[in-house]
Amino acid sequence: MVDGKPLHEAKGEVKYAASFLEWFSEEAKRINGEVLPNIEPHLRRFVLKQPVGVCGMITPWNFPLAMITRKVAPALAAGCTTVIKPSEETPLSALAFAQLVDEVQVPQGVVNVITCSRNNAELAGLLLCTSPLVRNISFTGSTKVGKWLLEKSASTVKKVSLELGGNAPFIVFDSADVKLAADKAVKSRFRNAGQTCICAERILVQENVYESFIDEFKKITMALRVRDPMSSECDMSSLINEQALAKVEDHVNDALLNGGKIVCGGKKLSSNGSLFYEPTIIRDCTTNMKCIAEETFGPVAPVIKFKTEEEALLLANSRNSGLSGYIFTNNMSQSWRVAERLEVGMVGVNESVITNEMVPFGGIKESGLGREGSSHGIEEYIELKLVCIGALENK
Ligand SMILES: NC(=O)c1ccc[n+]([C@@H]2O[C@H](COP(=O)([O-])OP(=O)(O)OC[C@H]3O[C@@H](n4cnc5c(N)ncnc54)[C@H](O)[C@@H]3O)[C@@H](O)[C@H]2O)c1
Ligand SMILES: O=CCCC(=O)O
Repeated sequence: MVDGKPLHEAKGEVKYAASFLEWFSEEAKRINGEVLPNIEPHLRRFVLKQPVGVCGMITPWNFPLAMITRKVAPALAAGCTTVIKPSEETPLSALAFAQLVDEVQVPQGVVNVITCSRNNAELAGLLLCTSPLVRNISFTGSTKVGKWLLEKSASTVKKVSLELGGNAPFIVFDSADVKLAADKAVKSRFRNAGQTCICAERILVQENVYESFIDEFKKITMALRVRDPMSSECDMSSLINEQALAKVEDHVNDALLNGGKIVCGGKKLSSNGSLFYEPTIIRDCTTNMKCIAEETFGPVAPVIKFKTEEEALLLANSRNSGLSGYIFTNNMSQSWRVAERLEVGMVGVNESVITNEMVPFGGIKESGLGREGSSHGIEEYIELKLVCIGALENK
């Protein structure tokens, strides 16, 4: 038995990664400048869109290819060059990408990859942030490291894009289709063994559907096949490393000490390999628990009961993070009201699989700065320049 992402999810990620290259190669044709209205006869004003320059890119292990192409593709489309520092956990995906870049004859020096150990990551980050040659830092990873990079980039006043941690609320209202909500909760929470930044991290359920939702959620969760990632029958596999496993165990133990009750799972799967943890649901959770207050980033779904819409919004918006949020309701007014009031960058209504290359991906509050993907993703790599032409003769 090996550890790793399920093979079918990894293949899906390769397609996802390629979709950014295709999308931004098309967007490159639409980087239009502007001609401003002519209000003074002797003057003309234009806005040029120019590449920012060299871009430093630091990426995580959970989507080791797609998080690279979501940055590199718009940067190249805008005319920038790139230096990529991939995660020490997954350098080979970055090197495979570099090999493909060579094969398609991207000019030497346009896409560069530097690998290093975790011990040297800080030094690599510091060099990228403080070098006056680098004009943009684009980071995807934890909020703690993102804040550090933002601070270091201040010395050279760089453009900084940050895609940081989330703690997504997944809200099930009384009017929801409970079976649909449970199915989407499983798809979101246990994707990549819970190691996805937009995973449902906190499941908030209104009191009248609390028991029926938990029954459905348990049924679908228990049917997940936790197997060897190379098997075509694998729905969920392992965590990334020992620290990730220790964090999951700590969050589960803390929830149980504070009154949470295990619905299913709750243990390391020793027979399956060292980094496997059972898909776990914990009910009767409260806001003082670590699994609610922090991003667990593992296969643990804490469920909280709420009474009113106002209470759900207070709970959902109580964290400093604001990446994604999900609402399950059949009340159209409620879906608009809550979508507008959720403090996040992305909302799914009766849906939890919300991303592709066409959508603006990103968070608010401490979940980040800027957007990736979509027609907006290219803006991080472009500078606007005003050109004003004077002394024109009007005959
Ligand atoms: N918002 C998003 O788009 C998004 C996407 C994926 C992951 N994430 C977040 O990423 C986190 C998981 O990824 P991770 O564990 O790889 O995050 P991490 O912050 O530990 O590491 C991310 C990258 O930063 C590097 N790094 C670590 N310390 C550094 C330093 N001091 N200077 C420069 N580089 C440094 C690492 O080597 C790695 O390449 C989660 O919090 C998750 O929510 C966010
Ligand atoms: O973990 C972050 C990426 C997830 C996604 O793009 O759907």
